[in-house]
Amino acid sequence: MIDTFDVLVVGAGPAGTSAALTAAGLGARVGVVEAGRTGGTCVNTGCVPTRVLAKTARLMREVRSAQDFGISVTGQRLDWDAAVARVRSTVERVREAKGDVDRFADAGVQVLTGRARFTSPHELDVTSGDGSVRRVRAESVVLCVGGHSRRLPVPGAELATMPEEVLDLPALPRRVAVIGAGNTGAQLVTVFNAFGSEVTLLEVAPRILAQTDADVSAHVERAFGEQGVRVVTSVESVTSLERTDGGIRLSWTVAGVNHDQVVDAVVMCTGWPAAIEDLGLDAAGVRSDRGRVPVDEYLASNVGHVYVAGDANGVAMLVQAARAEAEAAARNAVLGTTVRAPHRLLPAGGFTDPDYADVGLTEEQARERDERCVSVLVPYDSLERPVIDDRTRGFLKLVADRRREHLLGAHAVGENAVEVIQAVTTAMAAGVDVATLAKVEFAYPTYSAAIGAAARAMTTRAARHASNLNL
Ligand SMILES: Cc1cc2nc3c(=O)[nH]c(=O)nc-3n(C[C@H](O)[C@H](O)[C@H](O)COP(=O)(O)OP(=O)(O)OC[C@H]3O[C@@H](n4cnc5c(N)ncnc54)[C@H](O)[C@@H]3O)c2cc1C
Ligand SMILES: NC(=O)c1ccc[n+]([C@@H]2O[C@H](COP(=O)([O-])OP(=O)(O)OC[C@H]3O[C@@H](n4cnc5c(N)ncnc54)[C@H](O)[C@@H]3O)[C@@H](O)[C@H]2O)c1
Repeated sequence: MIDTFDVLVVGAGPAGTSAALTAAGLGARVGVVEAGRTGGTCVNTGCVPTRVLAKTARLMREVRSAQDFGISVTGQRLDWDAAVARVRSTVERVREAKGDVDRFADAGVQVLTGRARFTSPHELDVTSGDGSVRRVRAESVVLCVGGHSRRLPVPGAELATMPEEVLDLPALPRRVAVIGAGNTGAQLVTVFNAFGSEVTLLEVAPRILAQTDADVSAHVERAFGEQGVRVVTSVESVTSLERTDGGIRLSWTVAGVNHDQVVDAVVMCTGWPAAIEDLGLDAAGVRSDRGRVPVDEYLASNVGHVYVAGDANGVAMLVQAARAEAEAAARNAVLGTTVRAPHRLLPAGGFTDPDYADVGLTEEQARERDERCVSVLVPYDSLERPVIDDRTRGFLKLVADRRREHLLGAHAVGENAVEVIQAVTTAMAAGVDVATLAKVEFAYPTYSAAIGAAARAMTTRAARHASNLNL
């Protein structure tokens, strides 16, 4: 017998959970298929574990600087096994707090455990761990299958540790190379650096965090250098990994010159293609392109009743985006295709040392649209709170239109950068203009005071091009 659903959601990460609960809330008969654990990459192997590691790294740094505040601390040492155990137990606590399985049950969503694969446009086989296969049929399908890390196709790549496997390292590597300076790589650099590893970072792009505003990227890169991280950008290619007596020899080229270094672990953070290899997309006629399933403005694939939300469509690849897209896709699947993909403003950030975050246009993007747009940058060392906390590294940069009325983007580096940017995002979402923002009272002494200072500087025409400032 074939189980039949109005909406079948494939994947129960942030996107799948939102899609399934939204569709069920609209009265649809909903099934959700999950091959692994509910919560997806985010809870089990991505954001949550990385955030716990970032917290551990922060504690290491805090303890190191405690002396400056008159607290004597002796014998600081990271216990890798205890740190890993803490990460794993936190993942379980987060899973418990979220209670996804209960939420599905309460909403009447049927959970099917196994791996889904299309056999035709409306039918999928769900293969469970014991090999048993169950066929399901659905009017609409919402693909929320997320992605996975990408192993570079180079000799010896099997020696690398992928980001999802970092916790499986038997011990803290004394020397570690991180390949790829996107959000994942940058955060792992900070974690290993704080833990005391010798870290080398390799990146093909001319700068780290290449998607962020250039000032943000330069600031974090400089901080990494000062913390003893060897940062190598404009890498032409990573050529091989080879087991040696002393560890793993990692080889790469820059400007035609060969380089190598022996390390204890190589972590490959070199991209995040959609998990679509075994999904049988051909059987449904769904097209994929360069490791993702392209969607239209309504989150539909080229096959009208198959929607794609979250990392799998390659649009934004963030939890908040996945949830918002999934809600829209589920509404379209149940009520007919009427809701456009959201993402007018998408704040995001990373928990490195220093933290970084952004929302809206980078200054480069804004200047491409209008060379006369205005930017103002408030360095953290000009504000009381960062001085009080001895966290003066960083800045907030606001970018506005040439009339200094509307905010186009905001970029921050430093303590609480993500929260500061979230506050700016709220103002932008509410349509608050620069003049109004300049009049807002900010509690004293706070990091978000940087927002008021930047807005006031903008209204007093003190705005300068950020590149004129010595960051
Ligand atoms: C190390 C790391 C740190 C991150 N930190 C952050 C952060 O701080 N903030 C942030 O916003 N984002 C972060 N991200 C990104 C975030 O994890 C993703 O954007 C988010 O998880 C995407 O949600 P999703 O539901 O699309 O996919 P996923 O969370 O990947 O969920 C997909 C689910 O689908 C299941 N699945 C796949 N194929 C099938 C199939 N054929 N059948 C059945 N089930 C299937 C998988 O088992 C998985 O559970 C991080 C990512 C990584 C790797
Ligand atoms: N805090 C967060 O919000 C957070 C944290 C982690 C990941 N994420 C999201 O998850 C997704 C995956 O992130 P990611 O960092 O794993 O991947 P990514 O694709 O964002 O970054 C991969 C990096 O590897 C580099 N690279 C690729 N091939 C290389 C090579 N051969 N040698 C050296 N460098 C190479 C790329 O230039 C790029 O900078 C992203 O969309 C990201 O935004 C978000």
